[in-house]
Amino acid sequence: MDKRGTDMMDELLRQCSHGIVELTKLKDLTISNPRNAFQIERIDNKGDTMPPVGMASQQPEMSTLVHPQEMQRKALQSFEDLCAVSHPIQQFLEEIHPNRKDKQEPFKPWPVQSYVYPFLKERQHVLVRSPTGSGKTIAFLAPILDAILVEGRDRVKKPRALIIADTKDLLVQHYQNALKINEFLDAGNQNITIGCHIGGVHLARLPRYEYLKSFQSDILFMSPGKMMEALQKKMLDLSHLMYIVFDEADEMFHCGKFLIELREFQKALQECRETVPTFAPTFSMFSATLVFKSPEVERGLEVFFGVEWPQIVEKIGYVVVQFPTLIQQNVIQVDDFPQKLLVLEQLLDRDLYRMGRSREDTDKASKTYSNTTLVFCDTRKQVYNLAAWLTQKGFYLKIHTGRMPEDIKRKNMRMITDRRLPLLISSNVMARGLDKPSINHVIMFELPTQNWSTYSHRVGRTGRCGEEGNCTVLLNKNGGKELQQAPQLLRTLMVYRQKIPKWLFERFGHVALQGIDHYIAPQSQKLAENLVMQMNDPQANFNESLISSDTSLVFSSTDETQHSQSAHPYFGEQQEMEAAEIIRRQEVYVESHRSMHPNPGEQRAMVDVEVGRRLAALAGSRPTLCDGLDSDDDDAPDRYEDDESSND
Ligand SMILES: Nc1ncnc2c1ncn2[C@@H]1O[C@H](COP(=O)(O)OP(=O)(O)OP(=O)(O)O)[C@@H](O)[C@H]1O
Repeated sequence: MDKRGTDMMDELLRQCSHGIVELTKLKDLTISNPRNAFQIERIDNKGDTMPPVGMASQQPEMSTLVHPQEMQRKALQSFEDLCAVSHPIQQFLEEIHPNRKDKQEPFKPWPVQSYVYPFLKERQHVLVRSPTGSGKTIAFLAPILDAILVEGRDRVKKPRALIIADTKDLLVQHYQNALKINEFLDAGNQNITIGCHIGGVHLARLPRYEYLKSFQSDILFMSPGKMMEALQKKMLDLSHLMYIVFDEADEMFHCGKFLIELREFQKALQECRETVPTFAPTFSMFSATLVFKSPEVERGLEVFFGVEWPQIVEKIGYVVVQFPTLIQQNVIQVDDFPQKLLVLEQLLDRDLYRMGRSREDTDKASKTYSNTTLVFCDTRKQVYNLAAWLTQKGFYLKIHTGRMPEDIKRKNMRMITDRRLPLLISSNVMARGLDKPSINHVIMFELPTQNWSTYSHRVGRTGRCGEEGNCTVLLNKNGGKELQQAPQLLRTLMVYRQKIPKWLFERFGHVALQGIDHYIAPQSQKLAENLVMQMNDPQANFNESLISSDTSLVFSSTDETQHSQSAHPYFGEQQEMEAAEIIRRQEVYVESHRSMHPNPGEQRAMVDVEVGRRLAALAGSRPTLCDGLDSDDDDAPDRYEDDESSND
């Protein structure tokens, strides 16, 4: 297949796998930009060849879709060539990656950083799609810091850059990264100030003066909800804004509530424009799954730019970067929900073989290096259900959902960073942006059912910073809602050049390849066939062994209904809050008794048993529900975070 064909196929499959492009419209799409402004450049030391068939892309492979002005620009050799804040960025990277392989070598800018910098430096609007873990945070922070330094920060005490994302954890992570870079800058007395406003965090406890002062920060990280609140209370002055960054923009644009907020934001910007004629902040959007031509993105941009949109659309820049990944994705087929639980238990035992299940074991093992396994469920309720079940089985774990108290979420994040947490059960709220190199295995207990792009983001929580990672999907072959995602799963495996289980291809191949443009259809078919995993493959054998006849041993003694009662305890809204409170109190209890207890490991183990007992009791107080919890209206996938709590 020629280079153009490969790129085109990637693009089409990517768009199909995000479920955004209607298949009938595929023919209208061409790989070159619709406005003919962009071309493809492939920087690739393997010529036109595809990655080894049936394997994760092991070789570095990058291709970029860039503005013609940037065609000559290659990935730069050093941060000094790129930006003025090179030294602080270098120091920052050295501090957060102390264990990198070649310590003598300075860090080099990654492609997205090289390509995005000129756009933002020249104050040109830009939309960026670059894979998970490819360094998008520095790609927007470096030009922003440079621009603020050039402008000089002493003249105004008003935000110059607003960075908006809808996940609190992600905002806090960005904020902490920016603070760290700024510490190194501060050593040179540059005095850039950085603020963060999200619902329900410690900022609420700041004295009012400090709180107001944080709105004067040069760089402000905010959730959309907090931004609206600040605008309504007239605390946020946008008149000196130079940059507006929407991180994980596609996720926000999917949400109707965000479009309303965007309209309000646009009005506030328009007012600034009327009073300050030179006011023209640069707009950028970043995500690993940003599909430029998608209706959501186009609608969002139209709302954001209002009447100016027709002129701006001609000038906007697009950057697409592909980046090598070492994440291996496996799909395990199970017959039913009990078998899914069994396979999960076996996978976890394999992951924890060095540590054991309990907290006591973990405490003993924590002196040695440990990784974290991240299990994704699609809904908060399923997170609690699974946590209750696994806790009863003796696993030491933490849970992470959008509604959990912020202090506990922060603590979870710290524990993962410090490699003190072996297992985290999370909803989609952990799917985007979080950068924890210790996560070496992502298990999808359930596939995302609402927005398929979540799949790629979940996968991207592992394999960070050039590390290898593993992702395992547990797919119930008789399951209802999640099985509908199987064709998209197959297409995504093709995009990532992953092994495709034979059964998946036989059952869903025709649907997955249906409607693909006739130009690439034969190649797609061939690619898919090449990726199909042969049964003598060691991975296939391993997967088979996980669902061996042991299932009957475990489940035969239990009546199916009885088992399902303990396996799927059901949490209503009220119980969910109670469960969060039980866990929170136990955390507080453990913290307050930490120094007093002679044997902390034993005490913690007791507390875990207690949490499990209480969660199970809570679950038992309601009727049971079936796999997938499809029938409950309350069960919306956990993604957009409510900003219900206020800071002031
Ligand atoms: N030039 C570089 N050299 C080495 N490491 C880097 C470089 N740039 C960024 N990193 C590191 O790579 C990791 C991933 O970066 P970052 O979180 O910005 O990725 P991302 O593209 O935003 O991913 P996601 O889409 O998942 O949010 C971070 O730990 C970051 O410190």
